[in-house]
Amino acid sequence: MQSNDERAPGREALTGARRVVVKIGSALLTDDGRGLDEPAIGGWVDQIAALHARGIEVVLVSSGAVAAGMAQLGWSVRPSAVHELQAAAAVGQTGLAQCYQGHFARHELRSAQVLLTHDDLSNRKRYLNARSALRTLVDLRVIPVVNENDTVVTDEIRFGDNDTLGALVANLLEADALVILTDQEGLYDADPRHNPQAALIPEGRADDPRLAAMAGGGGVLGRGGMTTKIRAARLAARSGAVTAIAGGRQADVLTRLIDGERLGTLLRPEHAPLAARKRWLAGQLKVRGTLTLDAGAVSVLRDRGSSLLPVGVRAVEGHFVRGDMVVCVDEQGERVAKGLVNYGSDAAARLLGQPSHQIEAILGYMEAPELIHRDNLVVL
Ligand SMILES: Nc1ncnc2c1ncn2[C@@H]1O[C@H](COP(=O)(O)OP(=O)(O)O)[C@@H](O)[C@H]1O
Ligand SMILES: N[C@@H](CCC(=O)OP(=O)(O)O)C(=O)O
Repeated sequence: MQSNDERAPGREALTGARRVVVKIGSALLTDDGRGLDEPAIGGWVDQIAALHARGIEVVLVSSGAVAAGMAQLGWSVRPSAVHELQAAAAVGQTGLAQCYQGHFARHELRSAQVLLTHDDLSNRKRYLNARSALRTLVDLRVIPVVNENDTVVTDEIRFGDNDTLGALVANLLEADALVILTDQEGLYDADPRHNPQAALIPEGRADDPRLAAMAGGGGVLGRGGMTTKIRAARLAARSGAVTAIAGGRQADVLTRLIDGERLGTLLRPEHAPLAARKRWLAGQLKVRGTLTLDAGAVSVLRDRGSSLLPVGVRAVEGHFVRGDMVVCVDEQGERVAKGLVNYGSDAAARLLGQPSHQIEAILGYMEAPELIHRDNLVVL
């Protein structure tokens, strides 16, 4: 571990990170395409466990299902037919999940398999469901191990590369950082596989248009190369996350990055994290309804940045479902905030003025104690 003095400037976003999405790509996870590199996986799990022990929440996005399945099926060439890729992923995903589970168990940690599709993240309702399931796992101190649900996706709707999935998970959980581990030490000014003179770029802005020109495609095992990693950094920046791209084979790479060491490439968001996230939220969705708040609710939202509880809501207008954007107004009709609502309009109408501990008794279920969580709320 380095002393504070040795920490590289501009790396505070990593040293202060409380929630980190770590993406490990196919190029690293597979032993040159021959199944999973289990000892290497054990090494990353040790580092994640060390971060976890420091109180940092880690969500892992791991590739490797197709490669592991190919090895188990005795296929030496990656198939191009979607149904064969799906079959390989179905076989390999169980081995991948077991491998992580075994290594996390050495640290007395639990891991959970989360397989997502594009729809889970683009449909508002499913987005909120995926979000609350992942949050619950994180709150339970479980390490979610996320991958694309390759077995059920078709070509048209697949992420294809896990860099994009990692960035969307970082958005979903408002992570502070996305760490992309790959087989190169970071982003170079040209593809080092083809240009031995290529130089490492230590830092940059995620939205710098010059980056895309430097990035090439992926290797035989990986999918997107640096092109998708830069796009992922741009996506992650929308919700304020910083992205680090680093070589996964370097000793203790994760813990060293979080200690502020100048490894790999750091791509920063244009705006400060919270501001970026709120902008992203504010620009996101169409408003479907209106909640009228009492004076107390207006003042806690404005002055304390609190969540909106049903007890402070006097009226509901419009037809909306869980996950829709609604506008909150005061009793004079003045706009106060916008946010993603946890209950549909019918349920919300039944909860007006009620304390949160009554939600379950009134509705027969409880999605969340708040009508709008403060992370999903933008004060106007
Ligand atoms: N400018 C660049 N800097 C670094 N690597 C690059 C660049 N352009 C293309 N690449 C290639 O991207 C590959 C990593 O991406 P990929 O194969 O998709 O791996 P992963 O499975 O980790 O996502 C590297 O092996 C490298 O050859
Ligand atoms: N979902 C796929 C991984 C896709 C993939 O290879 O992505 P990447 O590691 O970003 O190049 C699998 O588990 O095989």
